[in-house]
Amino acid sequence: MLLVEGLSRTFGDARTGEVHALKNASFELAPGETAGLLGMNGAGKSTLLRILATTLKASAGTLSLNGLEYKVEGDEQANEKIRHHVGFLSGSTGLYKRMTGKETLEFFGRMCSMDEAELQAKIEDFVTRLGMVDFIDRYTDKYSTGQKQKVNICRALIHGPDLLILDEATTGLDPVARLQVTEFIQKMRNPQRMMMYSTHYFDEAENLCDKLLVLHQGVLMYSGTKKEVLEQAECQSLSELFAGLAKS
Ligand SMILES: Nc1ncnc2c1ncn2[C@@H]1O[C@H](COP(=O)(O)OP(=O)(O)OP(=O)(O)O)[C@@H](O)[C@H]1O
Repeated sequence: MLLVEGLSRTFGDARTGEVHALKNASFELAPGETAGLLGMNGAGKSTLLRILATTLKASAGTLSLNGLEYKVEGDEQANEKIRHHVGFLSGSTGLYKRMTGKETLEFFGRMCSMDEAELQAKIEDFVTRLGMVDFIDRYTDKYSTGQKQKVNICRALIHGPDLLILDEATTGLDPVARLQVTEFIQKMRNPQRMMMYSTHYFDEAENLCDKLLVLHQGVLMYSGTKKEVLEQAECQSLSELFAGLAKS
């Protein structure tokens, strides 16, 4: 279970003084659930996801993942424990150029102290499922955007995290790669795993996610199933909902 209560984050800004990127966000995610995080540019999606991944400190609030408490004030040991159960992929995740895709996955699996036989079996399974046979043994600096993203997703999943956080995982992919990646993510669902999936593509949010979280100007405006969100917003479609937000 992921419990988020009153999470906020304020950044100092030289020009405006302060940016309230996230304001008092609260929500829950049950085991097996996938939540789609929607919001316009600058809405606060990455800020929320980075806090969940413990790579960014919150200014206030609490979160717990399967009973493990996140310490806002920065208790590294406590946050490190959570990190072991989280997989995080952001749009800007980089790869080591002088490693092959396979070496990259081996490196991260070994960092998580995975059993070697289990690691190799998992890599083989991922390579087959995501169609990576042709490039997995090449250096990653020769990869296309789609090839890089496939390795990045596998890297986030290699240790079998309870919470998988995907921040714009399919941005920049061609339609075929996008479909392959979303189908793979769908298959990676299991009754224990929770997923947070931020995207600008409504079709992905609708097809992959059990519930939606709509952030606007740092505020979690709507949350629930798509039907519930549309009812709360009194809209017929997500396009209509966002057209309304864009005007506010
Ligand atoms: N390190 C920072 N310093 C100052 N302001 C920041 C910082 N990081 C984010 N912000 C601001 O916080 C707000 C939320 O940014 P965030 O990146 O979370 O939005 P987002 O919803 O992920 O946007 P996008 O869809 O464009 O990726 C924005 O106004 C952004 O400029």
